[in-house]
Amino acid sequence: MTAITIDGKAVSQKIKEQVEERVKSLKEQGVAPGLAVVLVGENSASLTYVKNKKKTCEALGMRSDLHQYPEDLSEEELLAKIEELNNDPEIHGILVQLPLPEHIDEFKVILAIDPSKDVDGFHPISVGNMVIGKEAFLPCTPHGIMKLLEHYGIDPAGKHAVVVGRSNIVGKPVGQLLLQKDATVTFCHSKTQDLASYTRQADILIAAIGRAKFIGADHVKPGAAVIDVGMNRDENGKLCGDVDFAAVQETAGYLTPVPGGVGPMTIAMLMENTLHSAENGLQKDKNA
Ligand SMILES: Nc1nc(=O)c2c([nH]1)NC[C@@H]1CN(c3ccc(C(=O)N[C@@H](CCC(=O)O)C(=O)O)cc3)C=[N+]21
Repeated sequence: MTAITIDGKAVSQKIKEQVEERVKSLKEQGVAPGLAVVLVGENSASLTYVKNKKKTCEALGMRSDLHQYPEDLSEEELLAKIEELNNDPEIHGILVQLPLPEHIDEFKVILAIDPSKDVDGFHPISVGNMVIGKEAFLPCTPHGIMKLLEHYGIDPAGKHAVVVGRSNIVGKPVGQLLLQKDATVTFCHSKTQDLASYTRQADILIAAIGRAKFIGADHVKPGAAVIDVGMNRDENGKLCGDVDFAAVQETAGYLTPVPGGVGPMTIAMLMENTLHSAENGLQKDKNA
């Protein structure tokens, strides 16, 4: 049996089409959704992602401003820029591309973003609301993963979901969202002993490790849904995930490719969050 390939590109395309429609209707009501992306430093991967976000925004009729700064930008200057964007009524979403240079305190920067413009869902207010199940901007990658599962009819209820990786931007939040959908969730990480003994129990396996082709067929239960969040380069410099696709394809029931799986969903959910933010703003203006 060969796994069904989960087509993130196709699903993200559908979501983007819906966003485009809603952007049109919002513009007819006099609101043009706007995203500000802040990039500090010359990280070439970051620059690629950021340009991709800008291109997608524009394709959907949204405004996107890229604020690019040299590596030596001070923390104070960055915080001042965020304050300016917080107060800009034309900007509905603020994304500060991570990682930031070492001399800048990432947490301080995230705290400075107005939670009503936190389209990354990284602010502690957003995280808190998400965990208690209140309305919040959901972090884009975890939210994109949930949309993929939903689209393929994979219901987490009662299933064992195993998350490998515990970052604040992927592992922890995707575990929370799976829990909200009634999965039984296990978190694994670099200190987990006998990792395969856990992953082999997973009906839904989320690989967010950051090591090329780390998850092999011996980690996977036959028929499992395997979601690959990795963005690595293999020995030939080619983009690849945390899952050994060719090997796991023979065992899994569903599998996301890299590229074309979770990555495009991340961008689509960012677009949706930005649109939502603009719609929320309009609603507030109407009620004022
Ligand atoms: N504040 C912040 N928010 C983020 O959302 C954020 C961030 N910082 N820092 C870096 C990571 C990484 N990330 C990706 C988004 C899209 C693709 C993507 O579209 N990938 C394509 C391939 C892209 C390629 O070919 O290089 C795919 O998987 O098909 C990948 C990675 C967002 N991130």
